[in-house]
Amino acid sequence: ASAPASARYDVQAGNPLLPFARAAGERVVLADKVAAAKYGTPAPIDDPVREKAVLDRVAGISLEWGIDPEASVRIFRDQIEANKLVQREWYRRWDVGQVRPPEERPDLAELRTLIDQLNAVLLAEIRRTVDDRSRPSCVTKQTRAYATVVGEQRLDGLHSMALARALPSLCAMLR
Ligand SMILES: C=C(O[C@@H]1C=C(C(=O)O)C=C[C@H]1O)C(=O)O
Repeated sequence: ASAPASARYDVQAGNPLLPFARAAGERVVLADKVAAAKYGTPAPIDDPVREKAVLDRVAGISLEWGIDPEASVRIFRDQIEANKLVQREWYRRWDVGQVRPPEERPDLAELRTLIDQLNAVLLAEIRRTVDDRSRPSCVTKQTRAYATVVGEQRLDGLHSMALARALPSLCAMLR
């Protein structure tokens, strides 16, 4: 089976970190809906049980694949922190009445299914980019990927800040 045309294009365009950055961008955007799903319910922004399940899976699959589980877990911790940063900012805006809370409450379980799908993409990209991420040139590639995704996904201040929080751990020399 060949990769989808878009994936092949990304690699040929010379930035191997772009697919990871795109999925990370989608993940911080999903945090808006996660916040809406939890706001006004007993579900906390921080859910250590769910986080542990995500990180345990990441570590287990990394071991199976023969890639450094600690590196994978560190990268995923940053995805989680980035997500919570977005959730906290929505809570703040809704609490102070800066914006009206959403009338529809999305289903958290469905959102977690979507997050799991993005997690799978992110982990596959971590494996695919092992060599790229260990080089000093990773930093430039990561910065370019960041700028590309901010543009492509038209990320606002909140989400571009969150994406910035999500990406640094990708490069070995920034960890
Ligand atoms: C996204 C959620 O909120 C938080 C962020 C998580 C993540 O980014 O994977 C996991 C658990 C929560 O601490 C969630 O509860 O699913």
